[in-house]
Amino acid sequence: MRFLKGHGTENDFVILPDPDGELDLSAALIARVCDRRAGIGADGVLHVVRTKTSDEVAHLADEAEWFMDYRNADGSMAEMCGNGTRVFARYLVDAGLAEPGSFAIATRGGLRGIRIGESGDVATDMGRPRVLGESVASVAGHEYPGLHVDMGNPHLACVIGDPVAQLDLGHQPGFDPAVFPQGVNVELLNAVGPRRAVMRVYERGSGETRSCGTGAVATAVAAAHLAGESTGEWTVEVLGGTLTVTLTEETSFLAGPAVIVASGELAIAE
Ligand SMILES: N[C@@H](CCC[C@H](N)C(=O)O)C(=O)O
Repeated sequence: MRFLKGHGTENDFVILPDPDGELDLSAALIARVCDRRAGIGADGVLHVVRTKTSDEVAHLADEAEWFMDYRNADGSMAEMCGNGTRVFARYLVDAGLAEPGSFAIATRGGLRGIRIGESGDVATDMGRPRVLGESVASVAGHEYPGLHVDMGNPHLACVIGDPVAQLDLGHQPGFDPAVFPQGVNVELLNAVGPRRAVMRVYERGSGETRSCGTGAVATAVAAAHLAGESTGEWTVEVLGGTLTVTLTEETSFLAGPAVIVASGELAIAE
């Protein structure tokens, strides 16, 4: 099985090209591939499939040739992955499967528009964040109120008002399962300046990661909410680098680096 490895602000992915959707990717196989000692190691897998070959998204085939079938490191499926869309697009362009410029890709969360050059940063139109209310995350005995933000996938973005560097994110933060029956990605953020936030994230299905694109947009939404704003450009610092989030009245954009770093043949099989 051919694979590539890429990352966006160190949110890292194994890319599995499978244009005709022939691979049988069980949760166990994905978990082994993502294992950082016994596998390649990654926060998730970007399974690259032609949209028309997948029953889940075939209805989007007229608008997007390629489907990002995203899997978390534990093998679970997710609706969306913001950094994943950017790395996925970089792979498509580098491989000659898409032209630089603008195009859409299909995700379980719907279509996402990409803007990409021959090289350099990649931007994704992430759609309009939906603020669905408030809830509480608990981390190491502390309770943090936050905003429930739907980015296609679920987020709980908590402004903690303290530096995030000292937080212990070694374990799944507590959350209300009645609000998040499918689990949730938890962002803990500190607003450190005008339209600037530092974020750490515990991702559903992957644990703490060094970046999360959907989480960065949720972070900007929560920081903007605190500042009494709803639009503007936000800088979100994550452990793996810096992302730019633009909130408009209609939608949101995520921009930052996305690179392919390796390719090879995977010996792991079911
Ligand atoms: N890292 C991603 C989000 C991946 C999916 C998430 N763990 C979930 O289960 O919803 C991003 O960049 O958005």
